[in-house]
Amino acid sequence: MKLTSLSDEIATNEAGHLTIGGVDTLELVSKYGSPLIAYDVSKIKSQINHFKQAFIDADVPYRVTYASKAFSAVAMYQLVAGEGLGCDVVSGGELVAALKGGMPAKRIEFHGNNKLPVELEMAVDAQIGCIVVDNFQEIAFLNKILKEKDTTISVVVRVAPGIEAETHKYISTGQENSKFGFDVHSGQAKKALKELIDNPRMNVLGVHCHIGSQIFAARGFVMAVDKMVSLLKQWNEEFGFSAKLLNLGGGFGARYVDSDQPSPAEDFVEQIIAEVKKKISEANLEFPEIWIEPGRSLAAEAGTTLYTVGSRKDVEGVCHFVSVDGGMGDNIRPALYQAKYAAILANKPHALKEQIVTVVGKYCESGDILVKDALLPITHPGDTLAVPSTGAYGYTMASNYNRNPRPAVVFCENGESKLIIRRETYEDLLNYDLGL
Ligand SMILES: Cc1ncc(COP(=O)(O)O)c(C=O)c1O
Ligand SMILES: N[C@@H](CCCC[NH3+])C(=O)O
Repeated sequence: MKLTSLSDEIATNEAGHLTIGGVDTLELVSKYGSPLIAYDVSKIKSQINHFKQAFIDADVPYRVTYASKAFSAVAMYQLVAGEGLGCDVVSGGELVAALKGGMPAKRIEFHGNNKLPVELEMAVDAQIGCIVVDNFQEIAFLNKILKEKDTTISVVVRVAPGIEAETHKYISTGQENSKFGFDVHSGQAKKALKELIDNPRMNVLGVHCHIGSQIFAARGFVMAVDKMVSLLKQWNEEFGFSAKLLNLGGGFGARYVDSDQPSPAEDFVEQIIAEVKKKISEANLEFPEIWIEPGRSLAAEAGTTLYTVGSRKDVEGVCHFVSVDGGMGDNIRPALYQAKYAAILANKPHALKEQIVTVVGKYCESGDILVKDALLPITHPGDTLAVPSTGAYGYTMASNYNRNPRPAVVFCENGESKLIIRRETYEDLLNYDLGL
């Protein structure tokens, strides 16, 4: 089934303005300033429910863990914790934010290929749900910390299953030459498992893999299930190891432009469950809890960045540049991954679209392009330009390049808006700069 066009799905009000969560986007900009990242909270909740419901319908044990690198904000942790999800963190900073957002420590898992000793210590002190162990150095660091503190922790073994996800090479992580996880083929993963199960301070809950990000079809996950279950079978035969959980990571795709056609959340989950059921029963293993870690698929489509149009440059017969007051500092994805976005003129979304323009930011880089071929009505300075689907890996990858402050972020729902991250000020930017 082909998804409808994004521009057919936009919501507008009586004034003919684009709305987000029932709030007029022009009012948002006038109240909170520009650029502004506005989330439609109902979209986040609806995606969460689609993932959860598919597990509930299949009546299998599961956990949905939000990959918080997609959008790490105290309010977001509060929201997902309230919806019953866990979260994964990849740094001390994300851990602190998750705890501040009231995420129960036992629902937190810690990922990363180079967890610092101080971060491992924070995780142990908080007694989080599990540490997803990535390499031998980490096992050594963790062992030392556990000994010093005379305590224990639950762990999960991250393996690189040797699967190349069909996505951009920078966001593909399951292949053998990935920097993440223990390689299966060379026997590293088996050696790691042995070390962990022999360590009385580490309680091995199961295995984890993550094949990549922005994946549209379940095929790669089904292949990952096959590899992981065959690994579990070997480990069961060799070590009597029985996994309590099988974590298949995140990577479920989101829609940025019309040509993106990701499978719906429930399709991914249904196909994963069917394959786990089949393979686990063939291998005659105990049925594990199935964990998934969606990040982008929960946050991306819920977020829209609102910019104000400034200058323009027309090179007749070549191109038309429309500049906005943000750019690669709030959305690095086009420059980093050639990611594609759409643009909507929020003050008159239904006006005749008569020009193809290049929407560029205000940063001193020629690559600071937000939308390459945006079909828009004629724009004027002061117009509000909306770039949809910026809710994942936008704010979290933002920078202060050119000493531009990072934007504010609001949550919108049922016609109400709430500021959840305030705009940085020039004073904020000078906070750490001590001078001579
Ligand atoms: C281990 C792990 N889990 C989950 C995710 C979330 O991925 P996505 O945002 O594509 O769902 C990532 C990021 O790619 C990851 O590295
Ligand atoms: N930051 C990436 C995804 C990385 C996923 C994390 N392993 C993106 O914007 O698409």
